[in-house]
Amino acid sequence: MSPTGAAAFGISGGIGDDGRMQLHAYESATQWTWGAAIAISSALARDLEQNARARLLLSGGKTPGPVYAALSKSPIAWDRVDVALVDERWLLPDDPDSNARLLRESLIQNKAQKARLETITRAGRPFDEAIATANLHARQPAGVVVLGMGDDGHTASLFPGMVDLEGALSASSPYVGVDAGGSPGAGNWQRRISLTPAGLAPAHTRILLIRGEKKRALLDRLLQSDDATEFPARIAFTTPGAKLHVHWCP
Ligand SMILES: O=C(O)[C@H](O)[C@@H](O)[C@H](O)[C@H](O)COP(=O)(O)O
Repeated sequence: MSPTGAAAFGISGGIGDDGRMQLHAYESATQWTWGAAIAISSALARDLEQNARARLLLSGGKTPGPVYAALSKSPIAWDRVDVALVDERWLLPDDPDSNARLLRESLIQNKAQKARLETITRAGRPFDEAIATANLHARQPAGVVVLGMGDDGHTASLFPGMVDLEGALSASSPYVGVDAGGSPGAGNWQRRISLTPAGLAPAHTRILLIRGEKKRALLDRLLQSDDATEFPARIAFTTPGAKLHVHWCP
């Protein structure tokens, strides 16, 4: 089923389709979970019909876990899927707060155990090398990218007010190392590695997973301007390329 098929799950309209963005609004968390999981697996299945391998980039945070768990049950050729991260905190991949650990525990289960999970950090790997490795892997651009959005309007590890945000937004490399010190949204994890708009641009499928009235109102606010230095999550729809599909539920 395509994302538009989410209607079958009770899509409730809203901002709709402005050319750069389409909103899929569900009535319940269960519908949202399965609607988003089906949208991701359909995009991967289409990729796998045309290519030997498919590449999927996923975000961390508290929101997407149930979607990843549902996606892990999808009957696609997971042995031909490379799963990598939109961003990572400067933590080892088995740290409970790392995004790699989230993916291992939510997605790399059930049928998706056969997928190849690529981590950015590794024991003994220095920061610069971790960035270089992420950029090396990104030579194979991702077809499907799943983004999140923080309450402060960040996406990936691009935080409002962080040091050299403009440098990260205009970088020509797919990944950059960032210092998010001073941005409350970054929590305890200041050093991070993040996807950039250049890394997002090649994807043919762009998905944003958000929940709650607060984020819906923030999304409305984001759509009023293109200034990504104010709200970096605007890169999700201002970066030239694929239309953004926002999957939302209360
Ligand atoms: O490492 C991270 O923090 C994430 O990849 C991040 O970009 C996430 O997508 C947003 O912070 C939304 O997080 P919540 O879902 O917890 O609001």
